[in-house]
Amino acid sequence: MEELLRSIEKKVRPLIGLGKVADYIPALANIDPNQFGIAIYSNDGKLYHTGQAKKNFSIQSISKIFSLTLAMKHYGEDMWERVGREPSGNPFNSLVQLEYEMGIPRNPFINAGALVVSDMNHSRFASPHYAMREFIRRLAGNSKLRSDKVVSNSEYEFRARNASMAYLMQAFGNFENDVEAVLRNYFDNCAMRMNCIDLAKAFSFLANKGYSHHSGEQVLTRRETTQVNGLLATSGLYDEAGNFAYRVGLPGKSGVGGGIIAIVPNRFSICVWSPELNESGNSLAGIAALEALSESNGWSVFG
Ligand SMILES: NC(=O)CC[C@H](N)C(=O)O
Repeated sequence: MEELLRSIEKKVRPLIGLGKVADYIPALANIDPNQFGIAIYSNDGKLYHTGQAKKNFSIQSISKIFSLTLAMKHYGEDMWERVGREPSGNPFNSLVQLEYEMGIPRNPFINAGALVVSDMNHSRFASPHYAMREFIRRLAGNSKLRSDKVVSNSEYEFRARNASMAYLMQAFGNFENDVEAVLRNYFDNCAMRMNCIDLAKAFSFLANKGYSHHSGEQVLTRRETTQVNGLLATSGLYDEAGNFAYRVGLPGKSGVGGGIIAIVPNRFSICVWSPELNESGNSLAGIAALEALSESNGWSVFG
């Protein structure tokens, strides 16, 4: 497997230079684009990795899966009254549907949806970011994980678009807590720094019927796990979810830090990272690596 990973790294590294690192905040714009790492964690605890799999990066929207998981554990089916389960076909930070759909975001992975989910967690936990951080540390089996304050403060400074969504949802009665406080927690979660190995381990429960073996925890039920994977497959890559299904064929979730996680149900959890993004805000070399990996192993869930 590691030989395959090395050959995939060699194949996709030349793509670096064709994309663009996230530049909406200075703290992310300064990253060295010439980086690539990948890690695969099997359900029987084997770890395979290559490249810069041990280098920490900003997990950004990958954090939305942790938030959704926590909210599902606490709210169950009730949460779907406040957020939908349909792909949006729009960029992750789009506002257009939100007004004519009465403040109900299309799904939990676009920013508006993740903000509603963060609002739910805010109502449940006294210190929502710390609850999240502890949850992530447990799932990754790494007690040192933390959020990057420079990144989250910078996100807060440039929050106009995310703040607009949250206030619009508040105007529709779909927001319970102080918008500014929820934004702070949302940005702290997005600014968590993790590496490919941490993330592959943290999401192993999604490949393993909801059970995380290294933390010894049934994180979600088997049914909830299939539901999260279904949502990842349909909305995890925003307006590129169809292309990702076509090219890779796995439930996945990207972040503007250049990370993408993907799940081979009942077998493996994967994380790939390379900071340059395509027009939809997804890692360019990352998608190419996952495509090659899925194709070589016949891992597409579509047969
Ligand atoms: N797609 C992403 O990773 C976006 C996350 C980013 N923190 C934002 O809210 O804009």
